[in-house]
Amino acid sequence: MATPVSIEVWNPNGKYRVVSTKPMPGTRWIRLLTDQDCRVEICTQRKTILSVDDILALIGDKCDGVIGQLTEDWGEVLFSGLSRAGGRAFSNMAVGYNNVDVNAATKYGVAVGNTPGVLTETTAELAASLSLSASRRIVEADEFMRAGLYDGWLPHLFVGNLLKGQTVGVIGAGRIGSAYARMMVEGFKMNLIYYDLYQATRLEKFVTAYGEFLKASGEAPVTWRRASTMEEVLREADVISLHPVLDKTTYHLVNKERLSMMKKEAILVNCSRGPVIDEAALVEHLKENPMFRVGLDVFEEEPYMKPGLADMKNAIVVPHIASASKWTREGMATLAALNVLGKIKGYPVWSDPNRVEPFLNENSPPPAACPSIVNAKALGLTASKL
Ligand SMILES: NC(=O)c1ccc[n+]([C@@H]2O[C@H](COP(=O)([O-])OP(=O)(O)OC[C@H]3O[C@@H](n4cnc5c(N)ncnc54)[C@H](O)[C@@H]3O)[C@@H](O)[C@H]2O)c1
Ligand SMILES: O=C(O)[C@H](O)CO
Repeated sequence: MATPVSIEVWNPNGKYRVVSTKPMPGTRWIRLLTDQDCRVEICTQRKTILSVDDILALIGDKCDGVIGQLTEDWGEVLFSGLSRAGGRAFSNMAVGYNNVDVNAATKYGVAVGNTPGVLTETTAELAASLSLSASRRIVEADEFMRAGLYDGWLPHLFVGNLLKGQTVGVIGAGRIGSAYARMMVEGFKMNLIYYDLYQATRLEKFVTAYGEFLKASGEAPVTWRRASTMEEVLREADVISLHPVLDKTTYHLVNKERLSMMKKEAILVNCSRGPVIDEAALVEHLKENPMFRVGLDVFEEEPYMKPGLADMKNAIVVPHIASASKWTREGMATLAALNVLGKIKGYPVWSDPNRVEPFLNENSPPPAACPSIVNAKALGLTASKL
């Protein structure tokens, strides 16, 4: 059993004990908690992924709330441990919460917070960056240059794909998927095809209006289409970006059979969760189709990559950094802290988790509400009237 040893303590005499399993960016989140009578304990142990035992040791005998990370396994054991310690508040410092057993949390009366909205544009920007890097082979070209292999301009050197006029496909057109779609449509004049369980009405209106603007300016208008199956997107799009939640319905959504439906020169981007793609099948597909390219921020068994992936020139791989802008990470820390604080204080739940700006304004106190609690209904928590 590994026991965390190094802890940083803020406001030691605070009434409520709040534990953060990791140091988080910025200091506002600490101040917001200590100003409200919380003793904040931050685990500073040099171990990237804490085990369930590590976290149980952190929770101890008395703990009012925990801020945790997406790398941790928040299930029955941890929620019963937190509940025994008197805690009823937990927040992931992430919008995705596939690492959390929400039913177990609800069973023990623990509220589960997440951090939507503050990372939408940042994550979409990384998906756009991977799309561009893959289409213009930027990483390969950079390696070539640094290796001293460039000996002059050549007509065939690192020829890639033009995005303008091609079709971008989005699977999961929620907050991030829609933001990415807007960037690619507006920035590169791509046509859109998307698949989601729900209609992305605002996105459709945006593309329609932009298409009309282009037409009025004498340019070819952009178009959109909501596909009735995911396969339509895979067959038709030139660049496909995955943005669904990870659950039973999206596990291995992109598998061997579906990869084979995609265009030979297509680009696939994943900034959602690794298991949405069957990564072993992807490695085989990359080997057999050298013109097919991928940009991956997430992996099936993080922090590992499936054998062979790191050797593929047609793959760009980055270490789960899609939300890694300073503003966003500080905002995520703030939202996670306020979820925990709000539950401890008995505040109501914010009515619209997509409109979190009032919590992020450094110049005014945040609303007395929990920004986003995913099991609010199941726990019968009151909604804020603010
Ligand atoms: N790589 C990163 O650092 C990073 C950063 C932020 C979010 N994420 C991931 O992105 C996910 C999406 O975040 P969001 O804020 O856009 O969430 P969201 O809830 O706004 O969007 C998710 C969309 O997926 C759709 N969906 C669900 N099941 C589907 C299915 N079977 N087929 C197609 N669509 C389906 C939903 O209807 C919804 O529109 C998060 O859950 C998280 O896992 C990753
Ligand atoms: O779900 C999330 O928020 C990401 O994976 C980390 O930003």
